[in-house]
Amino acid sequence: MVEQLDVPIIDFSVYSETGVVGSEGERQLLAKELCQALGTVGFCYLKNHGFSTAKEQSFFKESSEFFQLPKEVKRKYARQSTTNHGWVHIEGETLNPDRPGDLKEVFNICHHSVTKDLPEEPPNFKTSCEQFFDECMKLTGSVLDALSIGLKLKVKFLKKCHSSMGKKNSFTTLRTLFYPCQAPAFKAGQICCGEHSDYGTITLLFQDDVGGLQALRKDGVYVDVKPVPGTIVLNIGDALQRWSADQLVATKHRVVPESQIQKQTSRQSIVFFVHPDDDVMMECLDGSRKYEPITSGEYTRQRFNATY
Ligand SMILES: O=C(O)CCC(=O)C(=O)O
Ligand SMILES: [Fe+2]
Repeated sequence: MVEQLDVPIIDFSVYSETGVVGSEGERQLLAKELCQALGTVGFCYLKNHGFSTAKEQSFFKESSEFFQLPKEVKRKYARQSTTNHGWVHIEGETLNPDRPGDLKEVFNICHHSVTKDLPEEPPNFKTSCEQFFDECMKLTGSVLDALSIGLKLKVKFLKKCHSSMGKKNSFTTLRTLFYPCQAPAFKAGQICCGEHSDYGTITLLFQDDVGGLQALRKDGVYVDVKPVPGTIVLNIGDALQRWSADQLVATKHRVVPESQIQKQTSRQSIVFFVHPDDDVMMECLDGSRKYEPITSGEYTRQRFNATY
């Protein structure tokens, strides 16, 4: 029988903003459910995640205003290849090298402690960005705790390996994306975001109500990961697939334009790519030697060098 990609919705209310609210039994159950989803589909939706709606709305709005600025202004904040931080113009990134450049515009925020590199315009972009980053770190901490339980590690093991999120020695990156409303002039084979899997451990993905995100099902068919109001999409990256010795899977995904074309509108999404601290040695968590140990920093550098 063909395995269907049915992206499960997981109730995350066991973890609250102030810490753990659920009982030990409830945490175990959630951890199991999470690892079951992320070990098969590789994607799930989180509901009752405690993420601030106000901060989410604010960052979507500020991002939209930033992307509307003239190119000459945005160019001042262009991506620096040494850090990955900054603005990337349309077709500036090609996630699937077999296709033309992606029809998207991006702003990467690599370590928000370096606030001098954040745009001064629009006026509230910087603050909104920092607050959103902090909110993402909080939720990430809870997700990592739940995954530690599910993978039968010490409860704080994964969180400790990510203690430098938001600082210089971590590749963890917040990215805001804008997919302009496309004229019919797509190049042959061109899409909004080419097929790829993420590089890090986990990814949090916030999308507006337009749609276009698709994930690869086991039978080779790309299926929609539709916007579900009030939820955040969570998926696994290559580093955690390798580190978990394939217990969790990094599913390929992409963004296609059909929904945007039909609705004649642009699309926005925000992604938080989580990476362990650079010096963390990723030895297979199940004690096997399925993959050679490698530091997170070295692994990520290799992946970036292959992309750019
Ligand atoms: O915009 C989206 O929904 C997905 C973007 C994405 O997969 C990425 O930037 O890695
Ligand atoms: Fe992605």
